[in-house]
Amino acid sequence: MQKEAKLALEDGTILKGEGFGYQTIKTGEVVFATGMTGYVESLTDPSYKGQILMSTYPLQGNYGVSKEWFQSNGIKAEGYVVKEQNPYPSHSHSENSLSGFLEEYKIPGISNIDTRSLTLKIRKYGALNGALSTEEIDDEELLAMAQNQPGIEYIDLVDKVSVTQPKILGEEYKDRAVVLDCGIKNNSINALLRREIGVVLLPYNTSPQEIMDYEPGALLVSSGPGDPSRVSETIQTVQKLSERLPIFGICLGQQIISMAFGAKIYKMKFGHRGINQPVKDLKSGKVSITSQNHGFTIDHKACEDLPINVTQINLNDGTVEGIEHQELPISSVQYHPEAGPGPHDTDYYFDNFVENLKKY
Ligand SMILES: NC(=O)CC[C@H](N)C(=O)O
Repeated sequence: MQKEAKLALEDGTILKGEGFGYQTIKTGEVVFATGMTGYVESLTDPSYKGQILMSTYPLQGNYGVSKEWFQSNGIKAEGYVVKEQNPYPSHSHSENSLSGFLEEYKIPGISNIDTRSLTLKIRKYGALNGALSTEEIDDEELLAMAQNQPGIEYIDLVDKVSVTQPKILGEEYKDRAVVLDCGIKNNSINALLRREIGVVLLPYNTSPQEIMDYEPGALLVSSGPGDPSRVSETIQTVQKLSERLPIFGICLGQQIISMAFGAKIYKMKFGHRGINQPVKDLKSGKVSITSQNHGFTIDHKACEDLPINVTQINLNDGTVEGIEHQELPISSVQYHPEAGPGPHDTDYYFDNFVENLKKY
């Protein structure tokens, strides 16, 4: 028999369900993702640090858990909310159940939640802070935890997921990129290694000089959690290196790069999280289906007098999905070309990166 679990939301809602995973209490911004699959990749994506993830698709856990699908060294989301979790997974590579996986990384899960109605609430009122408990706790106490936590824009999260020491991968390759690690996903690193590009993974706050000391052919600013305004050092580093290296960015990386050129960022009502977000490239007219996970975005209107052009937009809501510098070899995307989870339509982004790196 499962133990009762509760999810309290800052607006006063308390939802009761069944606990799975680890017995503990965690707080975070409650966000929804629409992917039918990909829970291992999403839960281990460092961009979910500080957030309680909820799946809109009602049944998760069917194919279990394999380390092959991890995007970092463990679960980074603060909790997981589902309608139903399958305790009896079936997959030839599976090493664990969803519940066992959450237990291993000390993360609480709650099932039997009407995730579709909670999604409608979030779509109406915006992402809400929440507290998830798989322990015994009074409703009032849990509610106070949901209400007393600061909004995600007031928390430093990148320092909790970035490497603290340089890490070199693919040393045997002659070409090398520096990646500023704000919370990179394994698939992004693998996309470069697959193209025979060595990767120097550096902490997000590495100085421009130290980056140049590695003699990279290009710089990639990674995806990562939280509000880009919290990583002003990284924004300044991009400013300082903009005329010295080709610079590419993914998701948080795009927000950081655009801020380096004066763009404004705002928090979206409930963000884009899913694996079927349509993105149109404004030059070619081509539409790609993309993997996304972000809650902040670039203010398109405020880009007009800046030295950057908007190159891609989201076809659902018209928000900015890609930018490039008007003169320098600098470009970025808001979505995840590395996929994991999601479609590989935009894998070509890494080919552009390598082409620029080799030219430099
Ligand atoms: N995946 C990401 O890099 C997310 C970027 C940023 N934390 C956001 O929510 O917008």
